[in-house]
Amino acid sequence: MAAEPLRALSVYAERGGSPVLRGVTLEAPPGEVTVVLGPNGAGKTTLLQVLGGLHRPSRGRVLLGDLDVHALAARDRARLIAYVPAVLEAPGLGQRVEEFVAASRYPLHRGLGLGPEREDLEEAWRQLSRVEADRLAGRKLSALSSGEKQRALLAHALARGSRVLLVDEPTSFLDMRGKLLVYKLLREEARRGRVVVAVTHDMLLAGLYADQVVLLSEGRVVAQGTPTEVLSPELLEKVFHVRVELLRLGGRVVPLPVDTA
Ligand SMILES: Nc1ncnc2c1ncn2[C@@H]1O[C@H](COP(=O)(O)OP(=O)(O)OP(=O)(O)O)[C@@H](O)[C@H]1O
Repeated sequence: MAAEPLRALSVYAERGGSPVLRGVTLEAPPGEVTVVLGPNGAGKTTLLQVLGGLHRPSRGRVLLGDLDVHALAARDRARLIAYVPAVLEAPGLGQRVEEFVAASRYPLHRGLGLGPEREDLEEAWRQLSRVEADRLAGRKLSALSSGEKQRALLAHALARGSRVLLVDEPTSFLDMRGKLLVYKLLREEARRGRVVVAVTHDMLLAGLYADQVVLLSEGRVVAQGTPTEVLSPELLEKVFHVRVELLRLGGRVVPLPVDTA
């Protein structure tokens, strides 16, 4: 897998005519889990969509190596980048779980509209097993709980095996084991040479699993670096308006919110 970073260069973006991203520059290298951390409304989802080529910036560029992500044809982009939305929405809810997961592989080798091939289904089962959701095979997506849908969504993205994996709040509906499992999988994927960017407002998970943290507030990057560099109580209190204490765990810093500031 070519080791090329995903970069945002002075990106500005709007939603409904209002500015949301105000000059974001960041680099997500392959091999690392980059966590974009910020409070509600900071612009995290918008940034992830801009990084994935799904929302066009009003200014600035997004480059994967030297490829301009927004200049790629949709299918080429889908081969390179898997994007996991925060919530699974229609269409697709009538599908069975393994068909949905297998369908993620269609951009790799053919057009949409055909049924899955055996190798696609095998990969689907493999990824469902990694997210501890094997027992969901055969069930309709529409009949799953929120956490089960979230596991299916991640398996869907993993099944593509793309160079870039972008995940939006991948653990918001998961129990604690699920949260830890998902971030461990993201780390595994990064170590295989992928670019992994996860968006979250959960400072604890950022402390436990990020290799790099991009702290986003009101559409601007206020800090970017290792968790030790970025996750300081002062900075977190300023951005999240909660009081934070740092737990030191096996060489990592884990911020614990202890009260409102
Ligand atoms: N379709 C839209 N039309 C108008 N404004 C929007 C739209 N989508 C998002 N916004 C606004 O853009 C801003 C950034 O939203 P975004 O979803 O990127 O933030 P976020 O950091 O992901 O938030 P959260 O943690 O709550 O999911 C918010 O103020 C939001 O209200």
